[in-house]
Formats: sequence, structure tokens, C-alpha cells
Amino acid sequence: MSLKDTLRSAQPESSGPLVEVRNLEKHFYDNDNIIDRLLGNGPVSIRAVDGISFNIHRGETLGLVGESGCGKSTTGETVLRLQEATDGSVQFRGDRVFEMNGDDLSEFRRNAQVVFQDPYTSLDPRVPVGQTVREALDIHNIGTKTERNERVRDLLERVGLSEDQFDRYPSEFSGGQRQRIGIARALALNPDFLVLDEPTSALDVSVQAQILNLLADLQEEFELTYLLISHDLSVIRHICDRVAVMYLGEIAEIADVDTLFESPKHPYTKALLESVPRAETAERDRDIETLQGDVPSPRNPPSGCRFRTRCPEVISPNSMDIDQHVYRELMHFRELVENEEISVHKIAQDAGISESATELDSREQKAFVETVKDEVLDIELPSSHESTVNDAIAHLVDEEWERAATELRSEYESICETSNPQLTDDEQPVACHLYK
Ligand SMILES: Nc1ncnc2c1ncn2[C@@H]1O[C@H](COP(=O)(O)OP(=O)(O)OP(=O)(O)O)[C@@H](O)[C@H]1O
Repeated sequence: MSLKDTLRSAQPESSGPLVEVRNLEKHFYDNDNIIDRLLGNGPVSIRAVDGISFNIHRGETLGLVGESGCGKSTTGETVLRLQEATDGSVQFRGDRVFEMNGDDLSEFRRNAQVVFQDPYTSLDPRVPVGQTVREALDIHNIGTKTERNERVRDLLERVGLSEDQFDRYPSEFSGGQRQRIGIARALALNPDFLVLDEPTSALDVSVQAQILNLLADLQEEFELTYLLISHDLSVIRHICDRVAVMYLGEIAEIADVDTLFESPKHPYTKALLESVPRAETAERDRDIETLQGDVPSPRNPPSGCRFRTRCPEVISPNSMDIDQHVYRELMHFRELVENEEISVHKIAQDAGISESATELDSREQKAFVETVKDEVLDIELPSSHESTVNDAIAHLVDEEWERAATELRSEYESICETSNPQLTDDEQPVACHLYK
């Protein structure tokens, strides 16, 4: 039996998705060392991946897209069991990956490989590239050394290098060539499944398309299944069949690639698409609603829908007649009150209230309220909302934070804050209260 046949026979066929991810969680912990414990600091969890589910079908490319820090790489590494999951399950060809050991685990490691982002750091500068590509064959003790070297030479040619580059060192290759070596290394054991973690983002734009085309050709030739992680929507569009959009450890939307680009549902997907620069002049001048601010910290994610602090379509309470911009400002204001982040003393000074005043007369009270509105609430408040907001602000004079917050909450709380939407169970699953 040839070495290729040996590798091929290890892969029995079965029906169903190749990879099934269910409620996957990966939390990291800060303040978890002995010094922190001695100082009495409790561990703080970082919810990098917080309960995500998706399938990857045989032969397809599923894209995982989202801003930096939303948990894409942690997802890829946890699916491959390079990181230990906190909870949830991954099935590969129907077998539970987190329960594998011995031969099962070794078989899974042969079948599920990774290509990393940075071809500069992922190759050992002291090892000739042929040896690097051969390493996995050596570890799994596959074939004779001559057969292994022959396979490596084949692979180098297949990824667009030449077999006589076997004994060269990584420093002798360009970035694109090094990524080709990384791909050859990932293919050595004839895997079924590759996680491609930002495979082109460290490369020059001119080389990116060549690597993506190579990945597409290899997928067809070797019937590969890909999970492609990228923050770059043009890369996603170029190569993916379906796309899962990730935000702060959760999945916001899953759709096939054309549907996602032509009719996105989730406000986050829409904002991501809007933030891509357009080539056409007419399009360049459009009124772009880009993403405001940064992704909140996964140490303390927002309640309810995680995107609601940046969402342009937050749902206001039933039948409230209020402009979206005003509503978001009021939500932000309430958060400042809840977190006691308004400098009451400075505002009292700015309002001309004497430090020694124990009780304010109605003129001072009014001046305080107006100064808070001027300095903190950066909007023209419609008259129908004046009295609720003024009453709440008046409580801040006596630093009655909770009372002020309760009044604002009772009037302005949104379902987007109180309930975390789950992915719908339909053709284009989306996790947003607008699509119940
Ligand atoms: N080993 C770790 N210890 C603590 N926190 C971590 C660790 N690895 C990742 N994180 C945190 O988990 C969150 C998700 O990180 P991750 O790298 O998975 O995101 P990403 O979407 O791949 O972003 P990027 O594109 O920047 O790599 C981030 O807040 C990150 O700081």
C-alpha cells in the first residue's frame, strides 16, 4: 500500500455534518494566581467564547467573521482541542472530540489541522522547511523515511514551491512562500478539516489572492472542509460558502455568503458591511452608519444583547414615541447613573451652588438639573420626556443613585437590555429581538 493510500484509508465515510459545535464555551480567568489569592482578589472570568453552536458540512468553507477580540481564534483552537473547552461539545464525524483519547485522539489530530496567521513565527527558523513539513509524518510514524520525503516533495510542488527547496531555511522564503509551507505542513497527514486562522492577513495584498486561490484549489482536489477565520470581509466573500458572524463571544447571525452580503439581518452584520470602503464614487459619498466605539470587554459583557451598547436599532419600550438617537443617549445616561459615573460635586459647582448649601431652593435645583443635561446628556430632550428625566436627575443632588436609576429604568428599559436573544431556528439564523 502506498503512503497516500495509508493516509486515505484512515478516513471512513459517514453522513451528517463533518463538525458539529454545540453550546461551546471557553472562559479564561484573570487574577487566578497565588498572589491574587493571597491578596483576596477573586478570579475574573473572560468569556472569550460564550455558548456558540454551528455545523460545518463536508466540503464547505464556513467563515467566522467579526472584529478583533470577539473570540474567533479561541473558537478555532477550542474546536481543534488545542485549548480545553469550559463547556459544550464538538463532534467530528459524529464522535465527541472532548471525550477522545488514545488512538481516537491521534486519529482526530491527523484529520483536523490548522494554518496559522503568521507564517513568520509559525516556522522554526533553524529547521529546513522540508523537515518542518515532514514532522507530522515522523511523529505519526507513517511510511518509511524515503516515502515521507517523497510525500513532502510532492506537497511542496502542490502548493506552488519546488521540491529542490526541501533543504532551504524559512529565512530564504518570502511571506507568501512561507504561508505555502504552512499549508503544505497542514496537509501532510491528508486531513479532512482545516482551521485557517487569518491565513492571509499578514501578507501583502498582492499575495493574498494567490494564497486564497491556492486554498480553493486544494479544497477541491483533496475534498477539504474549512473553517476560515477572518476579520476581512473581502476574504470571506472570496472563499466562503456560509458565514457565521461573531460578536463578543456569541454568534449574531449565520447565512450563506450571498445572502449575508445582499440581505444581512443583524444590525451588527449590517454595520460590519457598511464599514467596508467602497470603490464606486457614488457609494463612497453615501451616509455611512459605521460602527461606533470599541467592542466591550468580555470580562464584563453588557446585559441582554451584547451588541446593544453600539446598536443603531435598539428597540425602545412598547409604543414609546422616541427618536433612536435620543433613546440611545438616554440609555447611556442611565448607565452612567447606574455606575455612579457622573461627577455630582463638579456639576453643582458649575451650576453655581455653594459647597455649604444643605438644601437647594427651587432655582438651584433647576440650575443643577439643567447643568447635568448640558454637560452629560448631549441631546435636545423632547418635551414629552422632560419631566421623567428631570425628576430622575433631581435625585442626584442627594446622590440617590439607585432611586434615579430605578426611575429611568422603569420608563426606558429595553428588551435588548433585559433579555439575550437566541439564534432563530430558520434558514438565516439571527440572534436579535427584531426577528422574533
Ligand atoms: N490566553 C488567554 N488569556 C486570557 N484572555 C485571553 C486569552 N486568549 C484570548 N483571550 C481574550 O479572549 C478574547 C477573544 O480573543 P480571540 O483571540 O479569540 O479573539 P479574535 O476574534 O480571534 O481576535 P483577533 O483577531 O484579535 O485575534 C479577547 O478578549 C482576548 O483578549
